[in-house]
Amino acid sequence: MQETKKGLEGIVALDTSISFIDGMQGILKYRGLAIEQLAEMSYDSVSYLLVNGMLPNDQELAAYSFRLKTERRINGEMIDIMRVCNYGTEALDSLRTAISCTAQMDHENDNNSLEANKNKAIRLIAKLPTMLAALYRCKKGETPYLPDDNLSHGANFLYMLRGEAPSAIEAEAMEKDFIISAEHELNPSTFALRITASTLADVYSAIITGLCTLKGPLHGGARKGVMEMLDEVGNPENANAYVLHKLASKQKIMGFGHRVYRTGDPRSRIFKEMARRLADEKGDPTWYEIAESLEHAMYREFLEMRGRPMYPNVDFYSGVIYKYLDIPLELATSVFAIGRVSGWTAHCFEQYMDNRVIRPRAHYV
Ligand SMILES: CC(=O)SCCNC(=O)CCNC(=O)[C@H](O)C(C)(C)COP(=O)(O)OP(=O)(O)OC[C@H]1O[C@@H](n2cnc3c(N)ncnc32)[C@H](O)[C@@H]1OP(=O)(O)O
Ligand SMILES: O=C([O-])CC(=O)C(=O)O
Repeated sequence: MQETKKGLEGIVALDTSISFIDGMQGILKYRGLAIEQLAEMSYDSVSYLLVNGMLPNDQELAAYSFRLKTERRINGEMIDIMRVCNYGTEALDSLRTAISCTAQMDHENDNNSLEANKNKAIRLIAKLPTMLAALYRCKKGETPYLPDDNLSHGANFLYMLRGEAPSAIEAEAMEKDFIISAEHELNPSTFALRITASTLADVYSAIITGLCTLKGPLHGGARKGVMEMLDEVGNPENANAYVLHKLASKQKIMGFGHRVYRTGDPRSRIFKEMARRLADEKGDPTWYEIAESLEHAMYREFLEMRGRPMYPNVDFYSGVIYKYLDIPLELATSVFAIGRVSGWTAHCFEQYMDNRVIRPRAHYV
């Protein structure tokens, strides 16, 4: 039998046309389009691209956005369920229950045709922000806000959390966050859900697999870890000591490192610029300055100790943006999922279209 590769490092498991990563040059493309270009589009366009394989023309985009807006609403039964969900420190624990309930209420749940599955993708993409905002409001004992059809995907989510429309720059930041978080090849959650899909389980089951895998602090949960770290560091002057202590005690620093990117994560560069603009606009440089000091300290100290630098990943400056957007800590991982759900559904469809059950071997010791 072949040699075991711990963590499946470097193993190529399947062919995909959904995204491309060059880890040496720091390149990421969704369906052939560079992440820098995608970041300037709307989330609706990018989600259409991921789910349908090509960018929409104006008419297709208008029809797709209209359907998403129509599907944003959740019914009273769902809200009753949400009132009893009562998550603790991680809203994702309730979000996965809400998705399970949506599946049971979906008359197409057991229909695995491409048409029915695309309908489910639209429902999931549209309803996830509403469900998360409603869970948050219910947890506080308050009535959920109805979605606002005049607002974009990102702006509407912030509106449903706060009850007031966000500023233009906040709406832009949320929209960019959803776009840049939408897809990343065979990351752990996507790989996990492709295994579920490969057994021909339904889309909702696959998405819940992905969601549960995203939760861990070494994957999507790192965003929440970054927000906690910013609070703990508290001041740019404390960044170096924080990094030195963590490295000396062999603890991971959240928001740094990546299995694939070796020279930096291109998404982090876009998020850093967005975080800087938010800091300027809000006249509050604190979170940005702490983050930049952590980035510099990590680069320097890791290089000194290990002979190679360490770069921030997608979660680092996204966590900074969440601080500026006042995203509650317990919602951070689920907000990541709102963006990622487009990529997840695209991977489900790709798996179903050319399926063979994913079943590797283990080396018995
Ligand atoms: C959306 C996302 O999933 S992006 C990733 C989000 N996760 C995080 O930010 C958590 C912190 N980072 C990590 O845990 C890792 O860098 C991962 C999980 C992202 C990648 O893991 P791997 O490819 O397995 O790298 P691995 O953990 O083997 O790292 C290699 C070495 O660098 C060290 N290292 C890697 N990341 C970090 C970090 N963030 N802080 C401190 N040391 C680190 C490891 O301890 C390891 O040291 P060792 O050789 O002494 O064991
Ligand atoms: O690709 C990975 O391993 C993790 C990641 O960056 C993501 O899921 O966006």
